[in-house]
Amino acid sequence: MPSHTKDAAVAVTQAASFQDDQAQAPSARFSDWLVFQAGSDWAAATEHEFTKAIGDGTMPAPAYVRYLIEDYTFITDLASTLGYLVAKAPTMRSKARLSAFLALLTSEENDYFERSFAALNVPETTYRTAAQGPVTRQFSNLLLTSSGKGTYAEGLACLLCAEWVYLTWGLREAKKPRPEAFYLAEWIDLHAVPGFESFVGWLREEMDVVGNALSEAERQRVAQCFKDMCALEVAFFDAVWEGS
Ligand SMILES: Cc1ncc(CN)c(N)n1
Repeated sequence: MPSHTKDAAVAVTQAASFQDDQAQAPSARFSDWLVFQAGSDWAAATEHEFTKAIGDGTMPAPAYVRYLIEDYTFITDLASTLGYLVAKAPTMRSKARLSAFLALLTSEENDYFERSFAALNVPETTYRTAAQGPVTRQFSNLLLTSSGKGTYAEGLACLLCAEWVYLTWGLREAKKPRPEAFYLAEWIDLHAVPGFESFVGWLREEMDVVGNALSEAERQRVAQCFKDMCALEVAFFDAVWEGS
């Protein structure tokens, strides 16, 4: 087994190509290779202080308000990204998985945001008209460009990174007793329920299949999308946590 599949989070050296990985271990997964290529940003995103404060219930309300306002604009762009991916997905099964997630994002998750804004006294005009901060703008640019103008594989890599980071911290924080504030407790549950775990499992399988069929040059482009998303997840948490 290549060493990075044992501990992708602490990888410090540049991996060889995915082809080299497969030569060493035919069962090597393209999705694991993407995590390895993201280097230290993977652990920085999944273990960010902000995510631990959600689970500990120590989240300051102003930081969470900043987060929700920015994240509402992010998930709006994520919904558009899913639209592009549904259009580009090669099979009915893939289109069905992606559109089911799009339906969840625009119903259950949208409802979560609206109830949380109400509880935190954020007026509707504020969150509906909020201008994106610089990090969220970069996120949008990457998401919409890679899924809209790029290939299915590039857009899928962005979506996989975003959802896998959230599943990773969500499952960890779900082991703690839930915080009292419903908006913290529900945000953990949304990212730790079996349905979400199954969706991220499917995204990984899809990425593995698609990645296996790519040329080495295309794999490098996909790895760059995944890595850039990972770095932006860290910058996003930093910005809302520090209020910068
Ligand atoms: C920035 C960000 N990344 C990922 C997710 C999980 N959908 C999210 N809500 N926000």
